[in-house]
Amino acid sequence: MDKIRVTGGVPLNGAIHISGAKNATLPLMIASLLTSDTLTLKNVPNLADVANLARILRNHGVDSALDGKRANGAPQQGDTLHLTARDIVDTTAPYDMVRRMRASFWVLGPLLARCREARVSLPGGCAIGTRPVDLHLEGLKALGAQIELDGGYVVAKAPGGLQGGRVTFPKVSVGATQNVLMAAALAKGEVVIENAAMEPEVSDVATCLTKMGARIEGIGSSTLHIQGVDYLEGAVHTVLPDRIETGTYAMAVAATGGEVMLEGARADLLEAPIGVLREAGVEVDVTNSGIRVARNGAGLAPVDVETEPFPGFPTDLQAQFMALMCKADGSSHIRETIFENRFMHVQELARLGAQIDLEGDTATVHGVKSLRGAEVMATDLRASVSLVIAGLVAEGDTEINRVYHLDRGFEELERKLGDCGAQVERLAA
Ligand SMILES: CC(=O)N[C@H]1[C@@H](OP(=O)(O)OP(=O)(O)OC[C@H]2O[C@@H](n3ccc(=O)[nH]c3=O)[C@H](O)[C@@H]2O)O[C@H](CO)[C@@H](O)[C@@H]1O
Ligand SMILES: C=C(OP(=O)(O)O)C(=O)O
Repeated sequence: MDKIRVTGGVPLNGAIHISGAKNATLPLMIASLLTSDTLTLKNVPNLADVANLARILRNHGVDSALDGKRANGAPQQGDTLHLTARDIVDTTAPYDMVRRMRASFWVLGPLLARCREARVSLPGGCAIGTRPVDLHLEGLKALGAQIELDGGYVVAKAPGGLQGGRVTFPKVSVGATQNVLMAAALAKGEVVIENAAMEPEVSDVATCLTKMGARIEGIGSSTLHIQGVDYLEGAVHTVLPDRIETGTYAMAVAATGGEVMLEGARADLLEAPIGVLREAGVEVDVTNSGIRVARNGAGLAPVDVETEPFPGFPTDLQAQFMALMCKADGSSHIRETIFENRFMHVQELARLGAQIDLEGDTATVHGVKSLRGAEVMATDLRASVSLVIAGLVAEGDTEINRVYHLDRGFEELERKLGDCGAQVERLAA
């Protein structure tokens, strides 16, 4: 298995182009199941999750074709992906495919809407909590689906097609909102989703669905009204920039010092993290071309943070922020309210000399003068990149094992950081 070696102590200076968002690309790819026409997605990142989902969709009958230099083997940012599900040839999503990635479970709603049946394995994804799927299932049941669990599979049927209905989520769920929204686009009648997730990736999917002919009102709000239509058409849609990648590099620059332009980043997707970085004493300027992040000489103030659904501080930036706070001048409290087991990076950061006390859902991070490089293990996607950030500020070498987690969600991480002067090297197994 590949490792990444980070040699710390170098400030970051330069520019980083922000890729298309993984967590929008995946459901957008799945939306291709809803039409027999071609759905064209632009600004698609080159990630293991994207390749893996293309394989899963192929199994259902979705042809995918990649435009651009990468189609000829050379890497290029922002590929164009054409997805065509002329006929659905298989309505089963098998365990061996779905276990690798949480988002692949979102095929359930679209398959059910188009084929009136689906058999989808219970999902995998980052091991950050129990991550049940009850909200997805209850939502689809409210649209008339009959659902059973059989040998680790969700078996869903809607012999007369999905119907209108009201779905009131007891808790905000990004995935359940996307799953039910895609299914609702082809239901008979009106579907109302209350307490919908307002994450920008949900709005991106809703916007793409409207381009395909769906009738959706309330995009960006917590109540979505969907008038089901008989069929959806193809469309061309550009994936929005990755706010988690943006926040990650912003925190890396804040940690190492220096000045980096995050090209193509959108500040409106990151108001809470930008506010927190400014409170910590980091310069963040929003320009027409992106976000400029700088810290030159100033210390880092400790800031308390609580993760929340959008527009609050995202759980997907919690680990990276913790790595940053390890270098703050004082103690900060970080409370994780979304996932019950998303602190696995704590013990790995401790190997580098971080001082973090964990009690229940709150970590108290005591800033230290310096971190020292060590061998560490990536435990999940965002935890892995928090170790990269810590490695960038640590003295000496940090070797990160199990980098396949990083490859799921960060496009060309070594090159992007390397272009800004960081010493980050992949060691092939
Ligand atoms: C591929 C993708 O987009 N992944 C993101 C998505 O994951 P995902 O969509 O899986 O996360 P959810 O928003 O569904 O999870 C939020 C909370 O709801 C709970 N829950 C969820 C569904 C359900 O049926 N029952 C239930 O109890 C979860 O365990 C969690 O405690 O949103 C998370 C929260 O912003 C992010 O961390 C993930 O990066
Ligand atoms: C948790 C994440 O991914 P997944 O939901 O696919 O596990 C993530 O993107 O941070």
